[in-house]
Amino acid sequence: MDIADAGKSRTGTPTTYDRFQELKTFDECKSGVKGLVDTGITHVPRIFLRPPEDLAAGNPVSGEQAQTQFKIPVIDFKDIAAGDRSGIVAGVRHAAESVGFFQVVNHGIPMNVLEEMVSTARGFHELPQEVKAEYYTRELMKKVKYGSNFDLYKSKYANWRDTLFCVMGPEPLDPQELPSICRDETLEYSRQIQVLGKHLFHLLSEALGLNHDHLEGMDCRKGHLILSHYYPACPEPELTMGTTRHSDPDFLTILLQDYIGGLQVLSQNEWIDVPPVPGALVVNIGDLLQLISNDKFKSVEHRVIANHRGPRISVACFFTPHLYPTTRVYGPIKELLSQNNPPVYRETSLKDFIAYYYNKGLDGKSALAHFKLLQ
Ligand SMILES: O=C(O)CCC(=O)C(=O)O
Ligand SMILES: [Fe+2]
Repeated sequence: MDIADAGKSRTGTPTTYDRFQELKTFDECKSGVKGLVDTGITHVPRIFLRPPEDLAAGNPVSGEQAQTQFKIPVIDFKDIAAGDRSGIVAGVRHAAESVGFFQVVNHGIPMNVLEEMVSTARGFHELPQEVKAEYYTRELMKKVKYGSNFDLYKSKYANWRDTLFCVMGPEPLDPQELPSICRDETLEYSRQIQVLGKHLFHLLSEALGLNHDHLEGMDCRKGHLILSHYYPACPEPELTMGTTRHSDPDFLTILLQDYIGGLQVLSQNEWIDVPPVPGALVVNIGDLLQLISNDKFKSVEHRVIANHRGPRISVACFFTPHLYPTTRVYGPIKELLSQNNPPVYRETSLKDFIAYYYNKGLDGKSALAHFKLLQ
């Protein structure tokens, strides 16, 4: 039975359902969720079904639930160049300490660069399957790879999402490794996002009461990954998820999303929509920044609901040296500690942190708990 057929009969008892085999069949097709959708399926195959306990855990699946009046802050960077930073620093501090997310407008990246990044990311995912299959791998050290569900064999259920993953630094990437359909656009977006990243790390350093170059001095901006996500239209979006709830395994994420929507942030036990704002970029604090800020900044859980209007395209830029071999260890920044604010986390190398995160997969639990000191 192929994976698409598996979706047509979901009444099998656990003994007749060889989950591992179905995951393997899906993986070996090398055509991702998009490939499944292209076969014309009308049901979500079993490997993607959220288990009943997940559906029942007070975990609404669409933006239809009553949402509070709370909104993700939108911060205008227009006055940054004019030297008027205090209001911007205050806004960044407030967002980083509370919801962990904000949107930035007038960030300096031209609209055409954003649009071309989204359209060529889409172009990659809509290439013929045999072209994309050349990039399909689960090899950890590969710098440019396409795949579906990095945690496919570990997670409780697979997500309705495919991803093109590119390690853009700190070691220069040979441009020829990037698929030609999105090569120039990804390189240009990467250049621009590093400039915005510089501004953001300066603002975040100031928001912590440190010198503006403190976080850069810790190599927080050294290296970034660009993940181009493709969320195909889903025939039964309420039964699965675009991305399971998680927090990000980096210092900082800058996310470009198209107009479809579906990203939600957990705030005071409610899922809050991050509405698409034309031209805006979404910024969120990652686990490593929560760790080095000793819990001052919050790496907040978020998720993406599956949709039937798609495809939805989003491009996430993760600031982390990631695969770069560094001996640096990261723990709470000494200047932030005091008798009243003792360290909450032990020091860790990035390698250990990333290994722990990837091995765990997206299981709805924070990786940070593992690095907490016993109080
Ligand atoms: O697609 C999105 O909006 C969010 C993706 C995300 O959370 C991630 O890449 O970590
Ligand atoms: Fe994320």
